[in-house]
Amino acid sequence: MAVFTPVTLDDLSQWIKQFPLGKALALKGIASGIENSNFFLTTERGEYVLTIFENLSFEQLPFYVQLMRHLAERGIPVPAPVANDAGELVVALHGKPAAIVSKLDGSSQMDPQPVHCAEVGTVLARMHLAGRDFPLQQPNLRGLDWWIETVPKVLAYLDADTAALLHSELAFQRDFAAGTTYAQLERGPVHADLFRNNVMFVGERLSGCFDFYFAGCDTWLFDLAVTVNDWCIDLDNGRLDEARVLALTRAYHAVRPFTAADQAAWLPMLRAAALRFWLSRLYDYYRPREAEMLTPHDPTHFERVLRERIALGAPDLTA
Ligand SMILES: Nc1ncnc2c1ncn2[C@@H]1O[C@H](COP(=O)(O)OP(=O)(O)OP(=O)(O)O)[C@@H](O)[C@H]1O
Ligand SMILES: N[C@@H](CCO)C(=O)O
Repeated sequence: MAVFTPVTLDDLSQWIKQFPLGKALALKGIASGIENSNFFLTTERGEYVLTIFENLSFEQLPFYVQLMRHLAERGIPVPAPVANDAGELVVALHGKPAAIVSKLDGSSQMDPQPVHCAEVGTVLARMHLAGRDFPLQQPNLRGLDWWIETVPKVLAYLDADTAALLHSELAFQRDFAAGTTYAQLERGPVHADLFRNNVMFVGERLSGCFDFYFAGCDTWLFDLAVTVNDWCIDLDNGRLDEARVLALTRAYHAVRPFTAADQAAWLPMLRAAALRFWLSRLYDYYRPREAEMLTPHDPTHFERVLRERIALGAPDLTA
């Protein structure tokens, strides 16, 4: 169950009048999702998704919804937010921030093949290029500063060997981020959570990317590493599948060619992406928020991914 704030059609009958969408005809809560309350909304103008933000404030939301609008206007397949008559994209509903966005066609591809990974690589590179002239700035709120702040909060729950790995990886990432290779990486707005469950496919065609609520400004290569660490990994052992890695990275490279710095930073960034999700999952597992209603994701998966990368390295980016 993932509707934290119940809404009825009746509640919407007046509220919807501020949008150019006609009358609300049907509303259906969406069961998946752990961050927000989501509904499929049918209006006289078509199909939309209504989201009520449970954890993000009015001040935090412009970056995400404006980024979605910016990308949608440039032809990237992402949900397009609908503005109300006052031009606002985020409007209060039951006292919480809410937004209406276009509904994407398709469904998630949870068993991706190289053909799907190539689609993801192409769209991710197009998204990075399309974000270059996005004017708003917000750091990746799950980046290095958050890791430094969060590692001490989870260490006490871990055995000595696991705590040592977390410590040493954080030290490695701090050093790497302070170095010249890292400084040369291109950066801009990135999705930062482009997992299988945040992408829609119609057959073998990618029809949309959604869930931009971990987006922020970071290196493009970190975003690619987050994506590869989910799309190109065997979930039972954490190993990279070479055919999928090649399909995704070659397709990305064809749109946004890799630099020498990207090649030098690839393994550290794959490790950084594994650390980021290992740490957030540890945090959610050991320090659950009060409102959390669903079972947290398994942290040990990304610990395995990190150990694999440290032990085995990574395939060459332009092989
Ligand atoms: N624009 C959209 N078009 C079509 N379906 C959507 C759209 N946005 C969300 N959904 C559907 O709603 C579900 C939940 O959305 P989403 O993943 O954004 O929620 P969330 O609460 O942020 O969850 P989580 O952080 O766990 O991924 C998705 O799995 C998808 O099926
Ligand atoms: N993709 C994240 C969940 C937050 O969207 C994870 O798998 O831990």
